[in-house]
Order: sequence, then C-alpha cells, then structure tokens
Amino acid sequence: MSAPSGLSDAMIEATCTTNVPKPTNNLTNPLLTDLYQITMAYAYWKTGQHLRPAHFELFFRKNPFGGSYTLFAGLDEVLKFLAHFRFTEEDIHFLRNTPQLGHCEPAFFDDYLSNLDCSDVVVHAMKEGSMAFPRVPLLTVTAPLGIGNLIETTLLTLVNYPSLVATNACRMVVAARGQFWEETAGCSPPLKESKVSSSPPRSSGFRGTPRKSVQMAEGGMTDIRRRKPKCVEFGLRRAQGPDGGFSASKYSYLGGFHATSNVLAGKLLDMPIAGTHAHSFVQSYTSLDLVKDARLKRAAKVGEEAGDEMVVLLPIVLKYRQQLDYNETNDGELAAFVGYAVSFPNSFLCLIDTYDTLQSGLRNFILVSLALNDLGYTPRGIRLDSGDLSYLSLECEYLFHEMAERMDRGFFYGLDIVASNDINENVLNSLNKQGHAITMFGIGTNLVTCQAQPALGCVYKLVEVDGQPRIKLSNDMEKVLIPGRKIAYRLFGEAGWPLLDFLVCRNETQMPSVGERVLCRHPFIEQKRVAVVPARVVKLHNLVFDGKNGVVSGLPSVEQTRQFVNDQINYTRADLLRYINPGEYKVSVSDETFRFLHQLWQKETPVPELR
Ligand SMILES: Nc1ncnc2c1ncn2[C@@H]1O[C@H](COP(=O)(O)OP(=O)(O)OP(=O)(O)O)[C@@H](O)[C@H]1O
Ligand SMILES: O=P(O)(O)OC[C@H]1O[C@H](OP(=O)(O)OP(=O)(O)O)[C@H](O)[C@@H]1O
Ligand SMILES: O=C(O)c1cccnc1
Ligand SMILES: [Mg+2]
Repeated sequence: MSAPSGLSDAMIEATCTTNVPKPTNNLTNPLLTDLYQITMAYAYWKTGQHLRPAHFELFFRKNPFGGSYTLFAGLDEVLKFLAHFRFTEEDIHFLRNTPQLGHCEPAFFDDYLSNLDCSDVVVHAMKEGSMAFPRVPLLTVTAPLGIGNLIETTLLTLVNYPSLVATNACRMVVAARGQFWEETAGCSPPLKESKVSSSPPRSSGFRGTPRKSVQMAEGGMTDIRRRKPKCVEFGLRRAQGPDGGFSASKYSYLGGFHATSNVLAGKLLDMPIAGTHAHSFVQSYTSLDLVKDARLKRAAKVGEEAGDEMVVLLPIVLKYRQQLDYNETNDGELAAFVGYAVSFPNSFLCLIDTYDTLQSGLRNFILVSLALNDLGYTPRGIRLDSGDLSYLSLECEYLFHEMAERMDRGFFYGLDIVASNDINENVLNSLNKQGHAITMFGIGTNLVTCQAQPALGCVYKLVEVDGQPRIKLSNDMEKVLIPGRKIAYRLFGEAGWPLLDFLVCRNETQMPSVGERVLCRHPFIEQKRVAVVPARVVKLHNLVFDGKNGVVSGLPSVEQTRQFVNDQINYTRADLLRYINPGEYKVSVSDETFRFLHQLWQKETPVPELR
C-alpha cells in the first residue's frame, strides 16, 4: 500500500503489511542506486510513461571462473529490500537538493517519489541456491516502468556478489573433495581389520598416493580411510569491508563451506563458527616459566563428574619430552601449547609452523597431546599455515600414525590436519594430484575476494513493455536479448539428471510436458537443435513477491538453502563440475521462440547500404 506523503519513518514502518525483516545491511535502501535510475524515473514521470506495464529479467551471460554453472544467491535480501522500499523524508530532501535534479518539478518528489513503494511490483524467481545457467532469468520483475526501472541497480548489487561468492565457495568445496576422496568418502577414523600385517612403511609416502595401510597399536592392520576434507571460511580480514566480509561468510556457507571464523555471522545467521589460534599467540610465550603452574582438571569419565583435583600439566609434558627425546624443540612454543591446552582441553588444535613445523611445532604438539590425553582429553589436531602443504601434511600424518602405535594412543588417528595460507582452487586441485593428509582447509583471501574472477556480470533488462516484446541488439551475439516474457523449464532425463533448460515465450500454446518430444533450439545458431523427451519437467520460477501481499515465498533459512545446494551438486553430471574444460549445459528455446526472436531481430535491424 502506498503511504501518504510526509509520513515519518516510524509511521511508514507501522503501515508495512508484511513481517519481513529489514535488509541485513541498512545501506540497502532506495538511494543505494545509480543516479541515472532517478533521472530516468523523472523522464518517465515527466512524459507520463512511468505507469506503463513493463517486464524485466535479471540474468547473466557467462558463468564465472570458466565454469559451467552459477549458484543463484541473494534473493532473501532482494525480498527484504522490496518489502521495505520507501524513500524517507530525508532521502527526498536530499534528492530535491541534488544539482542534477534541481530543475525537476516539485510534484515528482511530492507526489511520485514520496508515495512510491513496491505495491505494484511482482517478482518471480528461481529458488535461492539454484544452479543457474546463462540467459535463464534468475528473477523477473513485472512492474510499472518507473519503479521497475528504479530498482535495477540495487537488485543487481544484491544478487551479483552473493551469487559469485557462493559459486566460488561451491567450486572450492568440490575441489577440496577431489576425485580421490570420493572413494573413501565419509570413513573416519581408520577401520581396523583383523589380519596382522607386515611393518608399516618407513617413509612418509611424500608426494606419493597415500599409503594404503599402517599397523595399529593393537597389532591389527588398518586401511587409511581419510575424511572428505571440509572448508572453513577465514576471509573477514581480507574482504571488501564489513558488508563484503559478512556476505562472504553467509554465502560461502550457503555454497557448502562448513563454518566461518566470523563471529557476527555466527550470531546473526545461527551458523557454525570455528577457529584455531594465530602465530602471535605462540610468539608471545617466551619461556616455560610462564606456564609452570598452569593446571586443569582431569576430564570426566562417561557418566561421572570431573573431579576437583587440579593437575599441573607441564611436568607431564616434560616427562614425555624426555621419553621421546624431543629436547630441542622451541620452549616458547611448547609453553604456548601448554597454555592453550589448559584453556581449551577439549578442542586442543595448535598452529605448528611458527618456528619449525616438523622439528618443533609438530613435536611440541605431540608432547602436549600425550599429557592432555593422560588426563582423559582427546586433542583435536594441528594447523599448517606455510610451506609445502602436501609434504608437511603427509609427514605429520605419518608421525601421528607412528605415535599411535608406539605410544598406544588411538586418538592420533583421528586428528584434524588443517591447512591455510593463500589457498585457492588451483592449489586444491594440485594438492589432490600430489596426495595430502589435510582434513580441513581454512580459506580466506581467494574465497572472499573471488580473486579468480572478481565480479559476476548479472544484468537487468527490459524485455516487454505495454505487452510488446522488446529486443536489444548487439554486434556481440552473446549480448542479443531474447525478447518477451518467458517461462523457464528444466527438463530432466530418465537417469534423473537435468538435460537442459528450456525457455518458452509466455503466450505460446505448447509447453513442455513429461513423455512428449520437444524440439529445443540454440537461440542463435540455426543448425544447433536437439529433441528431448523429458522424464521430468520443472518450472524454474515461482512467485516470490507480490506487491499486494508482500513476500509470498523465498525466505528459506541459510541452512535449508545450503542443503538444497548440496543436493543439486550431488545430482550434477560430473563433466559440469570438471575444473578443466567443463562440459557445457544447454540453454535452449522453443521453435516458436526461435522464429519470433529472429523475425524481431530482422525487423529492428536496418539493412545497411553499401555504395
Ligand atoms: N604442495 C603444494 N602444491 C601447490 N601449492 C602449494 C602447496 N603447498 C602450498 N602451496 C601454496 O603455495 C603458496 C605458498 O606461498 P608462499 O611461498 O608465499 O608461502 P610460504 O613461504 O609457504 O609461507 P609464508 O606465509 O610464511 O610466506 C600458497 O598459495 C600455498 O597455498
Ligand atoms: O591465506 P588466507 O586464505 O587469506 O587465509 C587466512 C590467513 O589469515 C591468517 O594469517 P594472515 O594471512 O593474517 O598472516 P600470515 O599469512 O602471516 O599467517 C591465517 O593464518 C591465514 O594465513
Ligand atoms: O581461526 C583461525 O585459524 C583463523 C581465522 C582467521 C584467519 N586465519 C585463521
Ligand atoms: Mg597469509
């Protein structure tokens, strides 16, 4: 409903008919737009065009990162924006005094902008988290020309980065899993077998495929079944400001990341947060004296309360240092690990590369882990933040397994090996090829800045006005607009995979249906066509916002969307997920749409004359 002009913000809030939350970032308001949207709105208003019925499509032309798919994200914030769209009195005051708008008639501000809301806007959209492909609208807007045009930039900014970073995250999660891990997915810790084996190999297996078996403490033979590595987002410090950081945390979780280090994201989105410690923590401990009295309780046994006795940890650590002859390790680092152990005995995970990863960090971690375990705790693992992550992770794993056997401690088999340091998709793929023992990747800079491609090219185009399809031509075929309001379908084959996306102009009589042969044409290349008999037909767009009733659907939780993303990825042809030369997913149009597009193209193009 349009609120009368001159209402205060509080009153406008009270007239809002929906319970939709406000946009997460309060910069998301009608002034978060390009000036030209407002100058065009004025021209539409001035010439009496602003109420003409129009239809817009928001889509991209090319998948990012050289890939074959894009995850659609950001719809939730689009809906919040539309539901709360109102210029405030201050906004109007600012616009009225903007030099470029100085000559505009007062009624434009007082009658039009002051009363403008989205009550005449209707939005259809793909489900948030959908795998999307070039040219298929992510969302469509049916609205009077004035308001439909005015929301372009904000909608684009609300969709472009979330979709880009969600896609980036998803690609990293797929790369982190790798082909190798598929065989052994989900099997952790190692499974014990009954046969007695030969001795474990002497070398760590550096750069080779992982050793297939090691001998466990009990003398049984076990396969090394590694876990599917998980990805944790560490990017806040490198992101494009607070909104970039927060959005990255949210949408990389949606794309399949396991957790974030961003505490605010944990609070506001109820998503898992995770973290280790930094080098500064290790650097700050200069001697063992600093922790000589550090103590903790023994862990409670199952069904029992923890006792009250406080045990000093350092003597136990030093006893193991003697026993294992690890006397040359760095004392300050050992002190830091003791300090961390008494503070977080149930989640003891140490950064081990401050001084020397293998000679000091790894050994110090083992010493403190043994002592902690004596008191009934299960240490969590280590983090590597420099050096050759393949080599170092395999060396660490090798020593852990050796310790499991030598010291008779099964927990060494279950330790996490976290790796960080400028990780990107290439590094992940390269690590898979080399072999590694990493169970978790901490990824920051390259994830949140989308270093491999810093922007997604979503556009927002007018495709129909007054019920008449509009075309936009270009020398670049990729940029030619498929005119008119279209209905988008995903056609599935018998095996359950999506075969292609299919666009049909709204006024066509024949829509695709299960079991019926349909001709699917490349929109521009006449010879490219395929006949499909779909086993399943899914309409891709649903009504999500109807100005009269507000948000109709489209606000699932991030958790639900994440699950939806995961389900789709698990049901995607392997060639589409391939890193190098991924397969191309077809986006086709109906025969009628093809003909109509090319007729209109001819009609709107003048015949050049050569003399
Ligand atoms: N085995 C590996 N294969 C491919 N890339 C790797 C491997 N190990 C590490 N990398 C990557 O190589 C790069 C190493 O960067 P760089 O040389 O700047 O770091 P470093 O010297 O190891 O550590 P520091 O941060 O202390 O400088 C990182 O991007 C890292 O992710
Ligand atoms: O490398 P990223 O993917 O961005 O992951 C986040 C990085 O942030 C932290 O250290 P920081 O980079 O601040 O310092 P460091 O490189 O000296 O460890 C952490 O140790 C990672 O290295
Ligand atoms: O918790 C961590 O280990 C962490 C968090 C942010 C950036 N780098 C590392
Ligand atoms: Mg760094």
